[in-house]
Amino acid sequence: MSFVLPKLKNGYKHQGPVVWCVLDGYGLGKDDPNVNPIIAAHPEKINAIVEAAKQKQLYKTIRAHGPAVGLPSESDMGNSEVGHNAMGCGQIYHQGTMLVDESFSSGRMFETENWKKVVGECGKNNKTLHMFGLLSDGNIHSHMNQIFQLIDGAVKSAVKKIRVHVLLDGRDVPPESGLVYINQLEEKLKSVAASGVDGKIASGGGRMYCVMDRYNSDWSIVRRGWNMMVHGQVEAADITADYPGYFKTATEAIEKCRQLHPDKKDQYNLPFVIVGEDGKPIGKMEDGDACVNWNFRGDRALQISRAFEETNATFTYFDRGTIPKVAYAGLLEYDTEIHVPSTYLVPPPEIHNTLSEYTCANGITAYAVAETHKYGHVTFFWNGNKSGYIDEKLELYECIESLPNSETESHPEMKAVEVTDKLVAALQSKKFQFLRVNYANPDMVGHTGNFDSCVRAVKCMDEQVARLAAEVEKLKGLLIITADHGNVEDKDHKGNKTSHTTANVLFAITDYSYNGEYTLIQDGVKPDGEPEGPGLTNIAATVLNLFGFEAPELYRKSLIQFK
Ligand SMILES: O=C(O)[C@H](O)COP(=O)(O)O
Ligand SMILES: [Mn+2]
Ligand SMILES: [Mn+2]
Repeated sequence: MSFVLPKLKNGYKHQGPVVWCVLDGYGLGKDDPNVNPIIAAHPEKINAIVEAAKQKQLYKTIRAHGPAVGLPSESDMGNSEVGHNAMGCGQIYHQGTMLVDESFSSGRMFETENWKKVVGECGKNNKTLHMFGLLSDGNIHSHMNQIFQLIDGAVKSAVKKIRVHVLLDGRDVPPESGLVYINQLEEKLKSVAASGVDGKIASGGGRMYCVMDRYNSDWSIVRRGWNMMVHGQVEAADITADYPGYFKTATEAIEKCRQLHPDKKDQYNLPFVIVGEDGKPIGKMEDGDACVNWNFRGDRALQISRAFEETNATFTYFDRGTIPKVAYAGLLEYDTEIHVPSTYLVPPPEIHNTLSEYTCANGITAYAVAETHKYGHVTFFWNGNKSGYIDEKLELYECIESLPNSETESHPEMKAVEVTDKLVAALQSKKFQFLRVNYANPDMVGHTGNFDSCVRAVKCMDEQVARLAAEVEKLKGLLIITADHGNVEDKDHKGNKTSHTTANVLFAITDYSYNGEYTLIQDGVKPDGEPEGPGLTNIAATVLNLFGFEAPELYRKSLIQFK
């Protein structure tokens, strides 16, 4: 397949670098400073950019949630994975959660060799099936309905003992909703007891403290989760006279943690291990057991998958102790390039014809930068869930090391200044025609739910955008400001709003060598054959036009109209 594109017939080509700036989680919300930290922060530079773009008809609001990014319905909020997939590939794919649902409803899941090998064998050999993942219906990393269908499938496959290791959410769902999901899960486990299945919660903890690290940011999170799920151990550092770490029920553990640490909330809940009457853990993993990770999204499922699958020759991140021989499967393949995990139950979306493949094939030099928390977003997700370069000769990806998660609320500026420094240096080097950046702040700070921190994050974004715009202007370049989904624009003053939203996002072009050659399609005009109106997937074709190329047929339409 050739990725070489024809040139635009009118001969247009933007001179100077094109910078695509993603303000992660910066949605368009209410015009009310009491509920919208963006309005409260009053970001002058961003507002001025938007105003100027509107004047020139170089501004649009675009969709970043639901079917526009391959999610089942309008009520599905956007997220970084689907948003960056969409921006980076210019097409709409059925995303992981939809593929999993389709696999359940068709029954295909239970016919696969991998299901038989992992769950079927476990049932046949009378071993324990362990299951773990994010316990919520946020539908970003996982969904309760899918967990329940996995349990039903296991029962049909003659599994007689199930041990569930739960990661409390509070990030994609309300901050202290964990017990709602625990109750639902316990009801479900009770219901299968009628089929002679012994199903129990065996351990748990908050997702941001146990298991779900990403981009190698902090392996101690994975280690804590490994010890609690695999060895039935709570680490000594998490045990105090008040918090023993070992409990009779999950509810008791969570309530205890909340009482002692009201600031921690679900996402940071301390680890706990459930013990029986004899005081021993009820769900340690043993040789011959099976283990299914029910998360469908890859970023925060990769490291724990590596812990289950790799030998000591390559796995050097922590001492795993005696590793039980467990048959491990992910719900999806989490990294389609390095093929982790080796066993999975549903094939992931096969994202092809990515924007990077086109830019590289057409000789466009490219640069990507973000801090650790979002590094994989502008590389791995951007390139269709593949790690690594498309063409090392033409591309450079840089990562700025993030502060620990726990410091996001108190340091909402995070590493934004350093990210801009790198980007400015890349611009000044004049080596790159196409530069992309993700600023983590509006999203990561948005997830803390802290209104004042959110306001500071937005102010910081404004300063960085101002710096960036000044540099792009010097080079007569073009700056695109957009976002991958909403988050920071909808908060309250009690910290009760920590999740993403279904908001639309901004799309603003500032072209410092603009001579009125083009505008964006008018409001109310829908790209041909796309009745739902423009979304994140329409940007890729737009950028290819700016570089002077016709966009490929299979892409969603460009938003540019030439005069
Ligand atoms: O993983 C997370 O931090 C949240 O569940 C989703 O946030 P993201 O989609 O912005 O990464
Ligand atoms: Mn995001
Ligand atoms: Mn987020």
